Amino acid sequence: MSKPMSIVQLKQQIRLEMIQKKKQLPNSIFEQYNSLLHEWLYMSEAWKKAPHVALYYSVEKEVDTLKIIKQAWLENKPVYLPKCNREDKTLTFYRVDSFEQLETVFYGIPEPIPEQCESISVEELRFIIVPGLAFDHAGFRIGYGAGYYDRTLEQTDPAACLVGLVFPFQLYLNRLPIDQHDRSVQLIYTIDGVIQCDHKES
Ligand SMILES: Nc1nc2c(c(=O)[nH]1)N(C=O)[C@@H](CNc1ccc(C(=O)N[C@@H](CCC(=O)O)C(=O)O)cc1)CN2
Ligand SMILES: Nc1ncnc2c1ncn2[C@@H]1O[C@H](COP(=O)(O)OP(=O)(O)OP(=O)(O)O)[C@@H](O)[C@H]1O
Repeated sequence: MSKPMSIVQLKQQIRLEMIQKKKQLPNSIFEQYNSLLHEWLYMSEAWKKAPHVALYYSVEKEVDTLKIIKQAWLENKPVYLPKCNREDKTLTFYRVDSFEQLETVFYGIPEPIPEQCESISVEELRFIIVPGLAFDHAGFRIGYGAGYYDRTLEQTDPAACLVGLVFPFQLYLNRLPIDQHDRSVQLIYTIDGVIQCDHKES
């Protein structure tokens, strides 16, 4: 009999599966999914109430956040984007008012230029869109596996609203394997609506 997979192995398997599925998503469907997700987001109470938005600069076939950034600017909501601190795998968020305040240093992800932006502490963030390759109905997620967001979410205020945006195949029907350090999101936006995640431990 084969040995049961460890959580690390299971997470890695789900990661690879999701990366593959994302790559295979045709552009036309990608655009349709993004439009639906954006509509649900802007219509939601959580978005309307958010005093600002902390998110990430989407690359490749991630749910498009560039349009969300522009929408926030239109609505005069301050936008905060992360810069990776590679030494300790943490994130620092900076207020960004223009794409000209970004530079691509590593990972191919545009990041705020610290000299041109003001930073904000994670404790002050109130509405955070968290990236993920897969989410389950309880709001748990799997990211790229470096722990950047796990470490960040550990420091957020309990009153902060954490949300995820998913394409249909990224919503995992079973419970995802979780570690002690994993923190769940409260809301998941899908192409069909918003899922209110239950936080009951089971
Ligand atoms: N658009 C976007 N921005 C984001 C994230 C994300 O998921 N999406 N992140 C979500 O956390 C953070 C970046 N996370 C990353 C996690 C792992 C690797 C990574 O493994 N990179 C190399 C390894 C090289 C190295 O470690 O130096 C690789 O691809 O092999 C890169 C970025 C912050 N910004
Ligand atoms: N709060 C933390 N303190 C110390 N190490 C952590 C913390 N959170 C995560 N890690 C470490 O980071 C690594 C990645 O964790 P995990 O597999 O949960 O990543 P992930 O959720 O896919 O990644 P990400 O947060 O980058 O999206 C693991 O080695 C884990 O032990």
